Amino acid sequence: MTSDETDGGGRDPLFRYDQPIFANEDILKISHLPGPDKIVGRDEHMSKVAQALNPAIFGREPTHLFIFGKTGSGKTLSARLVSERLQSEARREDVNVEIAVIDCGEQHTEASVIKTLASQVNDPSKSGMSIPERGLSTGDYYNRLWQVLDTCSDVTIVILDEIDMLRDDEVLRKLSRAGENQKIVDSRLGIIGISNKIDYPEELTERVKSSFAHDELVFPSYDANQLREILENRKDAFKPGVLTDDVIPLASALAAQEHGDARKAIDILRNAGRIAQKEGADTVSDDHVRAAKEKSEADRFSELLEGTATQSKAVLYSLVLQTGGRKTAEVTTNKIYRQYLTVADDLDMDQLSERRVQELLQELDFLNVIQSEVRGRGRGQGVHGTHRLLEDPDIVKRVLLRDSRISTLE
Ligand SMILES: Nc1ncnc2c1ncn2[C@@H]1O[C@H](COP(=O)(O)OP(=O)(O)OP(=O)(O)O)[C@@H](O)[C@H]1O
Repeated sequence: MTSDETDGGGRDPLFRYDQPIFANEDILKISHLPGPDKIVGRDEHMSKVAQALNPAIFGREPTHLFIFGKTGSGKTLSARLVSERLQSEARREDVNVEIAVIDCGEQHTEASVIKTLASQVNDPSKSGMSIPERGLSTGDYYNRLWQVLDTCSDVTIVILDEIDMLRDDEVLRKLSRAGENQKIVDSRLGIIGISNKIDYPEELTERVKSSFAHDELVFPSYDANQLREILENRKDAFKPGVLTDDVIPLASALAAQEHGDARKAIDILRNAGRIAQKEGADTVSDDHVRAAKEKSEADRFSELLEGTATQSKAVLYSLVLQTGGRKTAEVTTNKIYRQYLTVADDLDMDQLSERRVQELLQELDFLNVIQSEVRGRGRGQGVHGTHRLLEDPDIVKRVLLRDSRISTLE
């Protein structure tokens, strides 16, 4: 590098050192754990979680718990915070509480849940054991887990996030019965299952239903005022004076319009700051907030669609075309199928049968990309189904056009 390419302080001008917008952007990360005084509207719920976990302070088995509620209603946050507070209380009683957080969206098989749990709790200096990444049978992973639990903790709190994504609920039965079946003798286990699906317990197999005694807790969504307070509490992420007056009220109002999702509200605020920063602006304005809302919706939607096959995207594209730009429009399977035949033809793709298209629609419904209702003859009898988008058609279209093949339709 020549001296011309560096500024007076020897810094490379290719990079930016001034940060006019953010003071500490990490505060707006979803994984950031706010302090107990910055949690809004969850006192009652947190105290119910605490009640269930309370026996752990004395080394006894906690009550297992299911927490339900829509996305961004503070389920994971409350479960983690209460568990951490329990951990420090228990320490005063000389009881060692370990906490494991498992994302069942990623670890959805029995073996991967057990392996992840064992490695999160394991302290090789106490157990004298390692948990290998691969190579053991599920039974062997269980054996190591029981030893780890008995040697490394008095009580383990297992938080199973997105529990409805588990492929097999056998793991729930085995974990919840570990003490009773003498798999663990010196320690106890408490399970907190978290899900967006309130009817999840109905999906459990009969074996688990009858054996897994638990309490249930429902978290309501936030209203605009609560979202506003949640965002106000994270204002320190920005430099003083950077946020114009309308920014927080607008970001919270936009997030409240959907279903009061704190994750969305925080995302919008963070993206608004980033867009302002990219533009080289000194302040964040309501225009930045609106642009951020569109961006965060498109990002989230694109995540939902990640890994979806082009045929599914073609089916979804057909639904978008049939809505005529209206999010609330309900379209029959039959209309989607007729549109799909043209789309598949334009894309030079194989044309799937109507039955297969119906199955793809069901998958999209399962992924919460669309909402399907089957009238008359019951599920699987596609012709009577109607389907609608859960996201703005423009956004869905924009995300679909990111697929190189679908983009040829423009
Ligand atoms: N009451 C609250 N006060 C402050 N921040 C909150 C509150 N509730 C949620 N948040 C923040 O919103 C984000 C999403 O919350 P959390 O992950 O707990 O939601 P969730 O209900 O578990 O959602 P999901 O089902 O999508 O996992 C996190 O960054 C969290 O810190």
